[in-house]
Amino acid sequence: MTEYNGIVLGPNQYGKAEVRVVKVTRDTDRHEIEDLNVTSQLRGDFTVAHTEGDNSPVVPTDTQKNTVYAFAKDGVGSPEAFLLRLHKHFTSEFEWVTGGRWEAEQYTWSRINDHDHAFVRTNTATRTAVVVADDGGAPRVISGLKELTVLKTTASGFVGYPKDKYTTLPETTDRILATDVSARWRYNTTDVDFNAVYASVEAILLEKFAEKYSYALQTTLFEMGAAVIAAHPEIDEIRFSMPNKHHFVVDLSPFGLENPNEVFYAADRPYGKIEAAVQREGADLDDSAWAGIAGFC
Ligand SMILES: O=c1[nH]c(=O)c2[nH]c(=O)[nH]c2[nH]1
Repeated sequence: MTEYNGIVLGPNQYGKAEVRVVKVTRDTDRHEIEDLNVTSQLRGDFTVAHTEGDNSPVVPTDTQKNTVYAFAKDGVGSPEAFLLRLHKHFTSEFEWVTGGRWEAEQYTWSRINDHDHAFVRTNTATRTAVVVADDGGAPRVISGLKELTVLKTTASGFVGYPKDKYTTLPETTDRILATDVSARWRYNTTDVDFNAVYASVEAILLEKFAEKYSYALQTTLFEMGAAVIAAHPEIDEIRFSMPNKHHFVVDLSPFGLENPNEVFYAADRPYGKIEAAVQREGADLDDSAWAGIAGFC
């Protein structure tokens, strides 16, 4: 093989991305559906595969995909529990696999008129989950959601900002506030009823968005995050990325019409991009589990 003097392999991981798996539980006539997109990547000592052409440590990505399908046979339960199961399997089955990164999205299906086996893809948030482990250490879990599209028609304003010669934005105490919430929260334990906490976090985010007057999307973001941290001792940090989806009042005066915040132009771009983490003071906020999660600061 080629000699690579003074050049070494850095961090690496590999596996099968976006394994689309749908599990139907059909023990009774009332079927259940779990619909996921799973990525499995292994970490450990794979040096010889990169430097020697020796595949002896390389658990094929095809095998990782098959494992996802085989495990789905037992049911998914929650995306977090499913990923933790994959972590446990790969790190115990192959001694040189000392960690990895497992990721899932879960799509929401609701029953059509409470039907036993007909479903509609509901347009609420997509659920996300990531499990990360390194060097034989304990797995860490980051859960989340994306595309939770919310809007309020008033009780939102934006005033008091600095003005310079480029400022044209008028101050307002009555505007539309609209965003697609992307949020990820990190658990400080794996001993969690993941489905129950997910439902609670989503409900808190919606309630806080609706409840309070918004001085800026930044204020609303912080209130949403603080409420999650306050309600859930098992969560030390929640990160957000939210577009401020501007709605501009259309000038109807050329048509002799008034427009007191009734008719809007919904711009799709540019949009404000507001990102922040809300953290429990004094908590151990190990950052490494967040690596690879795109789109958050
Ligand atoms: O909620 C807002 N935050 C901003 O930072 C901002 N900037 C802006 O032009 N409009 C808004 N609205």
